[in-house]
Amino acid sequence: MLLSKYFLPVLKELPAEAQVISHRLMLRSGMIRRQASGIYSWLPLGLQVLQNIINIVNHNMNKVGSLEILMPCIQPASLWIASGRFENYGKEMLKFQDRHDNTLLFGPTNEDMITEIFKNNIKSYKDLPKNLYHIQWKFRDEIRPRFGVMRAREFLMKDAYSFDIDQASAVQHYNNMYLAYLQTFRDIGLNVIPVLADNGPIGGNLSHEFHIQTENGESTIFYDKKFLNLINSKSLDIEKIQSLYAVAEEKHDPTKCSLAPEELASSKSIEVGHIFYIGSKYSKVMNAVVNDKHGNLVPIEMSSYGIGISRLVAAIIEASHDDKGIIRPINIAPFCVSILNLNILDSKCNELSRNLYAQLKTNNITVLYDDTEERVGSKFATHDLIGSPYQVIIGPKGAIKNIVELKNRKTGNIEELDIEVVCGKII
Ligand SMILES: Nc1ncnc2c1ncn2[C@@H]1O[C@H](COS(=O)(=O)NC(=O)[C@@H](N)CS)[C@@H](O)[C@H]1O
Repeated sequence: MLLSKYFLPVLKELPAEAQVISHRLMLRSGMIRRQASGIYSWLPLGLQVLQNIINIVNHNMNKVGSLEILMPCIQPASLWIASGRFENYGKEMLKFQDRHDNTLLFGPTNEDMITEIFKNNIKSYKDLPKNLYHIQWKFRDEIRPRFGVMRAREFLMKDAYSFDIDQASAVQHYNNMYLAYLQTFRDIGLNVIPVLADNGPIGGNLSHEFHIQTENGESTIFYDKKFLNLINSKSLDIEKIQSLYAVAEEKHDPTKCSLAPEELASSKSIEVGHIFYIGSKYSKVMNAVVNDKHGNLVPIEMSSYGIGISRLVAAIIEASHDDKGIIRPINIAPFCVSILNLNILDSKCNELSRNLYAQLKTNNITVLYDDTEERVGSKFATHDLIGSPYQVIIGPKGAIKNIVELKNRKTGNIEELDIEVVCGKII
């Protein structure tokens, strides 16, 4: 992408309304713009990160056998009346009337809808297990939206739903998804800590939240210090992981925690995913039953699994930034490489920049070529801010000797290289 043809409205000054670093950096780097309280537009740089996260989530959902569907944002109130949640979901639900005075709502979640889809289309245990997911915008009228897209009112969620014939297979399914979540966050480049949590209004009696540790997190988690090397080990042993103490704040009871003070860690954190074993809460009340192998009608066993896709964009920045800006994990970076042509009036700089740009694109490396007439200092600031994992800096002095600088954004390490070897260093 040529920066002269892109849309990257970088801000020089600090946006006043932003209280946390991820919100500040997402505004300054031209990733999002606020349209109303808790409601944002995603500009090209931000949307590309969202898409890269979606690609990783899709890959891992499909790998664990979850099939993608797409349910609507707008839901009929009748569904939520049938599940008994319409009245008690609370003020977070945005309800409205259509022109025929039907009551509709902007879906905050989809258990009721997916249960109806299942109920109307699957009748036999032979069709189980099933796992369906979608990635769709949700609306929750948060009383205090804050921290940019971290706690928004309109936000993007991946929500998956599994269906099994009995509790034993449902818990096995739940554990498969638990592992798929650990792998998903690892592919994104995040170390998450899964903690036992409350099911809350979703329902059920088993639930884990997936947290990343950051000083700006709204949550607090408590866990056994042994957890950290376990969770970062190559092979993920679910029994061992789930046997260690790791709980969300509402579940932490110091009187019941058997860990010695020096064994217990706690930290501020951000919840980026939440999974729930629900059981038959929805299938019973909505009569979603199947014939079991004895020909009896049984309510199916369900679980639901959420990932905050848009929240993740901010959470990753909270976990990976420095005083110059964002440090992108390579798997979700909108551009792997930024080419900084320091003098667009110098023919040698232009020649090397254009050739490298073409070579990187031929090798399917995402690249942003800064071909603007911005001053050198401004180019350095912009590309440190947007956080491409690599910068190739091409200045007149080096260019006449075919020498350029390759900078690693994460380490800050800069090495002088012949232009011929740069592409090989990045692939
Ligand atoms: N207001 C919000 N803004 C941004 N992300 C949010 C917001 N509320 C929740 N999320 C994200 O969405 C994830 C799932 O939300 S949830 O309420 O925990 N779970 C559900 O709604 C279930 N239906 C999962 S299928 C959360 O872990 C969090 O990462």
